[in-house]
Amino acid sequence: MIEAHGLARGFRARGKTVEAVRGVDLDVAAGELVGFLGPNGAGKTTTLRMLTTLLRPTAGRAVVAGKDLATDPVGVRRRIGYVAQGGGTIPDSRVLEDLVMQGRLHGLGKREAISRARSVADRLDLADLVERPVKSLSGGQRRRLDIALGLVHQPVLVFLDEPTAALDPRSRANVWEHIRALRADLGTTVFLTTHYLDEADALCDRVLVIDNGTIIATGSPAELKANVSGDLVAVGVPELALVRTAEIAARIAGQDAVLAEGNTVEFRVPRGDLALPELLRALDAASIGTNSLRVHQPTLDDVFLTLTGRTIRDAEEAHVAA
Ligand SMILES: Nc1ncnc2c1ncn2[C@@H]1O[C@H](COP(=O)(O)OP(=O)(O)OP(=O)(O)O)[C@@H](O)[C@H]1O
Repeated sequence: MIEAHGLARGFRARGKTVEAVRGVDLDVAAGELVGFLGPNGAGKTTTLRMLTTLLRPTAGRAVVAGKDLATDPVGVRRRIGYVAQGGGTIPDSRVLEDLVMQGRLHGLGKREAISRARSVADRLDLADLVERPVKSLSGGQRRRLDIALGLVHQPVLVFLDEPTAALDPRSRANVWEHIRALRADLGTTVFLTTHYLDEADALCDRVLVIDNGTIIATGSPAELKANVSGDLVAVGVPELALVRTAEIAARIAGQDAVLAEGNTVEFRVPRGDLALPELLRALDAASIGTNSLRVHQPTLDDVFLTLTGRTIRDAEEAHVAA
């Protein structure tokens, strides 16, 4: 559904060139729900704007929804939906009016546009709000309208740029439900950008992690977490038993570093739940009693930290300061 090779884009700003995207390869299959995860300024929106024909790549090529980006941008536009950050609704119009107008912009006849508008409003839980002025909608309702606007022409592939930015947790969960339903009911391929780790984790089949304009990892959230970080096991023991415990832990953890400090020994293993029985048996055999035992399963932030040496939040703060 998306096949991109070496997509790149630079911008001239204040006499300098910013390489926003530096050679991105993408391969998204039909029906996938893929998340493009990275800190602010990583190059997510720029990539999305290239894939949706709004921005010309400086280098690279892509086939999107079966059409070549460079030679058939109109063909690409017909087949895709794009929901930008901030959305494209007109505040003084009414919800239905807005949806109908969008359908008309896509070349639908009046009756067809009204029928599609009603059906997409229904799908996004906006049926009771169709006569409301857009400006009276809450943040979550407004985001659902933005998504509905991107779906009126029934695209096979929809791009969502930060679909839940600035929403409260309940509205975010609600938007997630609608995105899941899109794929489940209609088979729509969804490609979304996010800098929310929990969003990528909860929603996406596959995550592409982007930093500084380059994709640094790809896989399902579970694969990324298992391959990159592993589980962190922390065992609390009497201080006198610390060295012995660290030796036992080193046998279980293999090559990985074991940290022994104060009353706690920490080490990483691919699966904490599988390592625990072995650890407990070995400690028991050495007559070492445990005071506490904790297994921390990695988050996508641990993945980002392992790959880049900084958290997503640190990367965003550095970007703002630059
Ligand atoms: N029109 C432009 N002119 C100059 N620089 C730009 C332009 N658009 C983007 N950039 C720069 O390119 C880099 C990537 O920006 P982009 O908006 O793609 O990041 P992003 O990952 O989408 O961030 P966010 O999460 O904040 O939307 C940033 O350093 C940004 O400042």
